[in-house]
Amino acid sequence: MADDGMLMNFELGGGPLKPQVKFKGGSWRDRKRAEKSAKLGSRPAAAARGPDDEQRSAKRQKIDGFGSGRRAEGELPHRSDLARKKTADHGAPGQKKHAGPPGNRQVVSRLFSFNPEQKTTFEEEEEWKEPEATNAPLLTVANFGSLTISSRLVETLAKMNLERPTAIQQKVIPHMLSNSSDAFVQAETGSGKTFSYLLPILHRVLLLSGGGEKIHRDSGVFAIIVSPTRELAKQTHTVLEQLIRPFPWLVSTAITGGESKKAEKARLRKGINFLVATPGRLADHIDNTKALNLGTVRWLILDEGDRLMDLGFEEDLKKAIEALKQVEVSNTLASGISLEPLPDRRVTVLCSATMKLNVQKLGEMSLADATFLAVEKGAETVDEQAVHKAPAQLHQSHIIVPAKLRLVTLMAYLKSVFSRRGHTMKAIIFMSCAHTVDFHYELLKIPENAEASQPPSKDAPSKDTPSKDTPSKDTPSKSAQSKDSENVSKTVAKAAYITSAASPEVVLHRMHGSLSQPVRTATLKSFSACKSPSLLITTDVSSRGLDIPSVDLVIEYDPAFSFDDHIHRIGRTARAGRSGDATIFLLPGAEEGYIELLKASGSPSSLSYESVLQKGLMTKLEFPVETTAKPQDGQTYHDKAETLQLHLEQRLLIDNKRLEMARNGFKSHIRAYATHTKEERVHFDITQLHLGHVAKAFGLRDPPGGIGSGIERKAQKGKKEHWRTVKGGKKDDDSDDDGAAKLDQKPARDALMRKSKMLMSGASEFNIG
Ligand SMILES: Nc1ncnc2c1ncn2[C@@H]1O[C@H](COP(=O)(O)OP(=O)(O)OP(=O)(O)O)[C@@H](O)[C@H]1O
Repeated sequence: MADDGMLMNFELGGGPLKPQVKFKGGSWRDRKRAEKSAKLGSRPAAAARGPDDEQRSAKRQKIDGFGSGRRAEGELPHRSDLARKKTADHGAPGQKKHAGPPGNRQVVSRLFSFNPEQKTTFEEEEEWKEPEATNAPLLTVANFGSLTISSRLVETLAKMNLERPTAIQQKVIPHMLSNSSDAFVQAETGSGKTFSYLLPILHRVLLLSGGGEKIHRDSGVFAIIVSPTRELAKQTHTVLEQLIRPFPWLVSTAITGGESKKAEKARLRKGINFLVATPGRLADHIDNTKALNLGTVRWLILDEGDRLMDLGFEEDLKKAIEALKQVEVSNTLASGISLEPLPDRRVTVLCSATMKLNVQKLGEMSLADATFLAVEKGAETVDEQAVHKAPAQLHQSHIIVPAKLRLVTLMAYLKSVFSRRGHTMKAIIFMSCAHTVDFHYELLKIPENAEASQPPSKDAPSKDTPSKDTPSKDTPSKSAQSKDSENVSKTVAKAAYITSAASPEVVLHRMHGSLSQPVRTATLKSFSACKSPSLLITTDVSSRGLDIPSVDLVIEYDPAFSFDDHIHRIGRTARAGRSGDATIFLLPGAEEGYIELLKASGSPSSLSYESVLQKGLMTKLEFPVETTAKPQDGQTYHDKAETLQLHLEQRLLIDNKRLEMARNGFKSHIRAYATHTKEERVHFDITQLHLGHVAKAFGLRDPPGGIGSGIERKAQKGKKEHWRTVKGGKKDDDSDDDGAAKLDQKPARDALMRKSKMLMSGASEFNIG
C-alpha cells in the first residue's frame, strides 16, 4: 500500500549493510537495486536509527511483526517499504523532518497531505438559534393535577421538581386512566415516556387501597415493565421507587440478567406489586418460579420496543405474552378486595421513540386493537418523518475529518469543548465496539505511573477510597461503597490531553457490554453523579433510554449502525426541554452522503476540522508521559497536530499493552464498519476505507495484518487498498450487543441470535436477559 500517511522514526545517515546478507524475495529488479544500494553504503532503516529508536523498533518487531520487521534477514522489503524509505531519505512528498531536538531528528509524514478531498461544500451558515424545545413540559398546562391523577402523586412529583406534564404525558396519562385498550406510544427521546405509563398505573393501583393500606406486597403483581437492557430496567425501577416511596405498602423490584436468581426468587416469593424485568430473566422466572403469579397482572409495558426486538428477545417476549394470555384475569384478590379500579382486561403498552418494521412485528405479537398515541397533531397513523426527528432544540453538527486526522481532531475537539467551563460538563462519545472504547480510554487516561507523581485532586477517583462522585444515598453500607469504588477503578480515571486551564480535570469513564454488570452499574452511577467535567466513552449499550442528567454533548466518533440508533444516541442529550449538542465525525467521500440522511432528524451545521484543530491545539498542550515528540512554543496548529500524533504513536511503541489494544481496536473497528444496515451501507462503504489512514487514527504506523474473517482484500485496478465484506460476514467478537444487533443479513442475524442465547447463560458481552 502507499506510504502516504506513514510516519517514521528514521534518522538520516550512512552505515554499512552486513556484507554476508544475501538478498531474496521481491522482483529481480528489486534485488539488484538493493544490492547496488548496499554496495553504495546506503543503510537500512533499522541500522540508521538512534539507540532509543533501535530498542523500540526491536520491541515493536517482536511484538507485532510490523512492516519489514516480519521479514527474515536479507529478505527484501516490499515495494511499499522501499518507497517509504525513499521518501524518508529524500523528504519526498508526504514526509518532512520533524522539528525535534538536535540529534534526535525524526521524519514525520504530514497528516495534512494525501488526504481524500471533501466533496461537499457548505454555504456559510447563519448562527444557530435554539428553537422552542419539543420535549419540554407544557407551559399551557397548569400542573399534573389537571390530568386528574392522585394528589399524593402530584405532591411526590413536585418533590422531584416535576410540575407540568410533557406533551406525550398529556396524551398518554388520560388515556391510560380511563381506558382498557392496548396502546402504542411513540414520542421523541427524552419526552418523559416513563412517567407517561407509570403515573396512570400507580394512580389506578392506589385507588384499590382507597388511599389506605388494604393491599400489600403479597396482593399480587399488577404491572410488568419489560426493558431491553439491565441499565434501563434499573433506571426505570429507580424512578418507580421514587414514585412509590410515600406508599410503603407497595413494593417493586427489578429482575435482570447478571443478578442472583435465588435472591430474585426470594423477593418474588415475599410478594411484589410492580416488576421491572429484562426479557430473558422474565421468561426464566415465568418458567421456573412458582411464586410468580400472573393472575393479577393488568399491564404489560414493553419499553424501547425496537430494541427489544433488535436484541433477539422475540422468543422470550412471546413466552411472556403467551403466558399472560393463558392466565385468567382475576377480578378479586384472595382477601376479597375488588380489582374494579383496574382495567377490566390485560393492557399492553408498547413504547418506542422510533418506528421500525420489527416494532410493528412486536405490535402484531402483543397488541390487540391498540390506540396509537403520539404527539403529532391529528396523527392517526405513524408519521415516518416525525419518527426520525430529534428534539428540535438539539443542536446537531458534523465534522468531515480525513481518517489520518481523526484521533488528533477528536482530542482537539474534546479539549476545546471542555475548555468552555460550565458549557460542557458531561459528554458521551459513541464508538462502534468494545475494543475501540478500551483503546481510546486507555490512551486518553493519565497512565497510572504518571498519576502517582501528580498531586491528589478533590474529584479524582481512587482505587482505595470510595469515589466522592458516588452518591451516598444509594450506597448503604461501607462494604458496598468500597465494592463500588473497586468497580469504578476499572472504568473511571483522570483524563490527560483534553484538560485545560478552565477544566484542569476531566473525569473519564468507559462503558460497554463486555464489562461485568457490577462494573457497568458502578460506572454509570459514577458518571451520573460526577461533579467535575466528565466524559463517557461507550458503545451503543448506552444509546437507549439511559437518562443521565445534564449530558450536554454527544459525539458520534463512529457513526451509528443504523439511523434509528443515531436518533437514540443523540437523544441522550437535550432531554425534557434542556438544550444539548450532538456532533458526528464523518470521513470525506461516501460518508458525506450520510449528511442528507441527517437532515431528516434536524438541520445539522458543519464544523471544519481545521478550525477544531486550531481551537483545541493552540491552547497549551500537555503530554502525560515523556516522549521525544514535544509540543514547542510557536508551532502552528498543523505542527502541533503532527507532534501530538507522533507522541501518541511513540507511546504505543513503548508499551506493548497499549499497542495490542490499538491493534485490536483497529481490527474490531474495521469489522464493525461492515455491519452498517444494508440501506445505509452505501454511505459506509468498506471498500473506500484506506486502511493505512484508519490505522493512523489508532496511533498505528501500519494496519495490522489479519483483519480476519468477514472481510477480504479485493484487488481492483487503479485503487490502492480495497476491502469487501464476505457474504454473511459477521461482526467481530468484540462487537457490542447493541451494535451487533444491527446486522441485517439473515445468516449474520441468526448467528447473533444464537450468540445472544449462548451468552445469556453466562458472562457475556451482550449482558442482556
Ligand atoms: N413532566 C416532566 N417535567 C420535567 N421533566 C420530566 C418530565 N417528565 C419526565 N421528565 C424528565 O425527563 C427525562 C426523560 O424522561 P424519560 O427517560 O422518561 O424519557 P423517554 O421519553 O423515555 O426518553 P428515551 O426515548 O430516550 O428513553 C427524565 O430525566 C425525567 O425525569
